Amino acid sequence: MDQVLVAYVLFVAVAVVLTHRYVNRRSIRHIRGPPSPSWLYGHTISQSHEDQVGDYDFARIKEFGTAWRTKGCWGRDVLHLADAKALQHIFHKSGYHYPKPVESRQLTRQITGEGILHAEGQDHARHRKIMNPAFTASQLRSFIPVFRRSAVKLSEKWKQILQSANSGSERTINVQSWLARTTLDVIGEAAFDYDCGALDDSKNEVMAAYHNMFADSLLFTSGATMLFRSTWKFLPEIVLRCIDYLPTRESTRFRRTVKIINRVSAELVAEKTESCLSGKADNKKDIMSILIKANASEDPRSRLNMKEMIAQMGTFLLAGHETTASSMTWLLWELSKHPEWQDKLREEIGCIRDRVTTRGDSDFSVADYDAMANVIAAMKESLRFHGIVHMLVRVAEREDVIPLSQPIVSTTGELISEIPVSKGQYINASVCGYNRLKEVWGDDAHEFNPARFLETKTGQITVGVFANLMTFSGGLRGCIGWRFSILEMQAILVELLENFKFAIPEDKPEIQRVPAGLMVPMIRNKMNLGVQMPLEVTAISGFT
Ligand code: HEM
Repeated sequence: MDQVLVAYVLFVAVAVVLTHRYVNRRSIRHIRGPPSPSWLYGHTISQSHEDQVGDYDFARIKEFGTAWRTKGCWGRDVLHLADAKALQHIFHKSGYHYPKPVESRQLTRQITGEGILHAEGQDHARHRKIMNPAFTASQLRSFIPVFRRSAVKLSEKWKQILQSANSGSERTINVQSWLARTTLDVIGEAAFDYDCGALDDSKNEVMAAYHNMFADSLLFTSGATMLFRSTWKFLPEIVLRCIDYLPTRESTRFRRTVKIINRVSAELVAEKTESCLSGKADNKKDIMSILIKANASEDPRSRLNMKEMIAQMGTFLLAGHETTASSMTWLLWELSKHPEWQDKLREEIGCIRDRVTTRGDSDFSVADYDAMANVIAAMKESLRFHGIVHMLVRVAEREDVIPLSQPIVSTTGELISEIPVSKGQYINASVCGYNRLKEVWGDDAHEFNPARFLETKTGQITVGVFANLMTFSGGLRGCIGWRFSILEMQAILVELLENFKFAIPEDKPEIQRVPAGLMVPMIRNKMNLGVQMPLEVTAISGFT
């Protein structure tokens, strides 16, 4: 297969080079960057095979400042930006003028269909308008019982496992896989009132379809695949659609997953549309029911069609479970390495629990969760430190000038505070780089220190939707589910810290931040085990 790909790639090479010259009319060659190891692949292979996600960006920021240049395939210049003002310009101030490039859109279409993640421009605005009512703060509050139910179920499952555990190694649990099952159950119930049965291990087909999907398909992309992808922008839509059927590793894995997800989603959309239109679902609060109602009240010309509705479901399942699970996994890892913070959080939760008991309630309210300042600070810090979407790729739709808040030195030694770009310029927004900028987060930006979020910060340039991080992106295309995710994490984390202590296992496995679409944890030299975060878990208050 690789030989066919390489032959194909060489065939279009001439076209690529000619177009490349045209595209790079406004050159960014005066921006400094590391020397390219290869004309054909540029830095693409070294970047996608990074040992620890983010290390390249951190080193380049140290050497070149918050904007630097690398090479893509065929000698194409790629502009990397971690600068606050530049990111604000691209994500907040430029409307739809920095769309996702064809390669990203093709991949999202293959994984989720033609839903909101794939849509661009006015089409995206149409999707977003219909989806917004499902993500208001009051709507999300109604999901708290859903979050709590799954959190308590997870807690019970772990207590059962720990009951018969006699040693530290028997108490070691791969928390990532359990959290992924928990968040899948949550999104199933919250998004479509559907029981994924993941925590009950009911061999549900949705769960099986998603299991390890990112690691199976997007881990360590090969050079041939990189070259192949770099040609997609020259292909007509009809040929792009044929790519979905190629027997490559990623296409095969995506097809298998999407086939199952689309079938389940289609059944659910049909069923819910029927009950919504007949008035049977008036009290239903799941995201899908709200979407169907919002869609029905739209002008028929701007409604989402059946295919788009189905794609939206796939999008929620994908964007809404492993993201939150991985983010929580990194947080539990940090709390295991920082027991003093873990104790502080547990103590705070205990105080609020007393308040809840005194007023005669059985469970926490949103106000209780929001009163847990240390818990929130630790969540923010972990989302800063371990942003699981570490890079966002965009392309300039027209000529533009990108401003910088921190001037950089050009190849000629000149200090520059803006970068002119031409139409077609590829841009890698460094989420991990911005999230660790000393100028924004302080001199200890490379350390895990939740205390930074207990102080009031002023004068920051607005960049992201939550805590001014880039983790959930920002602007028109910022994560629509960030509030959902934060509330869900609060509910699950509080339940877990009330019931368990977390520690690094005695054999101290070396955890790697691996690039597999999302930044996932794996054990060094044991990647065959898939995504792993083994932590020693001890039940606090005996077994029920
Ligand atoms: C910690 C958890 C999460 C993280 C870090 C995260 C991160 C992101 C990021 C970075 C984007 C922008 C992607 C891009 O522009 O290429 C995004 C978009 C999106 N996210 Fe999330 N997400 C999380 C949880 C969720 C949840 C729980 C949901 C749904 C319930 C969700 C639904 C979406 C959707 C639908 C979009 C597309 C928005 C648009 O294009 O307008 N996400 N997310």
